[in-house]
Amino acid sequence: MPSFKIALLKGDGIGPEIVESAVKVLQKVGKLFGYDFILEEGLIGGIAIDKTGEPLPQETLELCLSSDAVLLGAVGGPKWDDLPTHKRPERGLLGIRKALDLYANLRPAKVYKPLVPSSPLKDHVVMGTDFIVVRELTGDVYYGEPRGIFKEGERRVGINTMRYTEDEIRRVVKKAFEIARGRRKKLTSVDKSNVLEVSALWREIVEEESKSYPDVQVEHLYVDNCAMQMIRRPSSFDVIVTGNIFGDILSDEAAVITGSLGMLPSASLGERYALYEPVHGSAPDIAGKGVANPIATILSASMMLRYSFNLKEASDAIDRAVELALERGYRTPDIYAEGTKKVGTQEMTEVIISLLEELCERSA
Ligand SMILES: NC(=O)C1=CN([C@@H]2O[C@H](COP(=O)(O)OP(=O)(O)OC[C@H]3O[C@@H](n4cnc5c(N)ncnc54)[C@H](O)[C@@H]3O)[C@@H](O)[C@H]2O)C=CC1
Ligand SMILES: CC(C)CC(=O)C(=O)O
Ligand SMILES: [Mg+2]
Repeated sequence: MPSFKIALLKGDGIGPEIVESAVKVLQKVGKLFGYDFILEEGLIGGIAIDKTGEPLPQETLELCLSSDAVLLGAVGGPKWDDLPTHKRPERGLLGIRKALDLYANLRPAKVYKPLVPSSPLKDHVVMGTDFIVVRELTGDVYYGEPRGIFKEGERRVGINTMRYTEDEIRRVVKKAFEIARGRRKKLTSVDKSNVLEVSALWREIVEEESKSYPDVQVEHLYVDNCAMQMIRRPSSFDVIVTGNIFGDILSDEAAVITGSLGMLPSASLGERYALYEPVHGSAPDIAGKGVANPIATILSASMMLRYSFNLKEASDAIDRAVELALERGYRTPDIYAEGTKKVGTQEMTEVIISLLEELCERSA
């Protein structure tokens, strides 16, 4: 039986609840399709700080380096909000992304037909939306040096540095062109090149690389305009490529189009390693209440099967089971609309699992 080792980093807040849901789905898929998923847990984020004093313990890093893929929940929460930036749970996440060189973060935003009424936008605007944000993940202002809060005479000054080398830009831009080539062949590059030198270089590199992809249509948008066009004409986008901070912000905005942040999965890919996690954070406001939407994490596990293990059939089955659960009217509170069935995290997970069984019986 083919076997795959997965590092599970549940993290904080709703992290443990939603990773547990994805694990149940993986275990069912393993049984139905004949794969052995070996799951090993590691600490990251606030819980890691509490237990070891570090947001990314060496042991966790070693577990990830020795696994075939990583599945992560989310990190952070009010308990750790007063720590200095370099000691916060979020540093664990930045650390693992950097250590595994996960430079391309793929964040698909797809509107499921039954969820069209869950979006605050008009039906005809969101209908047919299916784009993917390719966010650079290991550079930009999240990592640039110098950074810190310094004293300038008597007053404090906060400094962060926006920085990209041309190689860092080129590798993620190439990745985005390749993805666009396999889709509808349209690439929107997002920057702020009217103000920032980093962005001027970004745009230059996109233009240079576009010569190798003459079949892909390229559009450049300033990030402020893109934020607006994304909710005005979301269905016109195919692949959006952008830097770390712009991609972080735009992908949360994309979630509104699809109905909820609880719907968006992601894959963080490097040349050698891969990590899968929902786009959302640890949602402390709903943690422990059993109401978190597990779909973003379940779909992240599906991306893991597709991108890391090449198990397309099993990944398709998960995606279809999620779609069917929505078609049959099951909704966690974040996507609830009148006339549908409100369920919690666990029930939504069980519904998806039983639909997986149903789909496999049907195709047997
Ligand atoms: N990848 C990660 O681990 C991330 C961690 N964070 C951290 O998470 C903490 C909370 O940050 P926020 O800004 O509140 O962002 P958040 O993404 O955790 O939550 C934003 C809003 O979306 C809702 N939400 C998020 N995921 C949901 C789900 N699966 N089902 C239903 N509703 C969901 C939350 O209840 C909240 O109202 C902070 O400590 C932040 O630093 C934030 C973003 C990403
Ligand atoms: C918590 C941050 C490090 C990251 C974030 O918001 C994200 O990756 O979406
Ligand atoms: Mg974010």
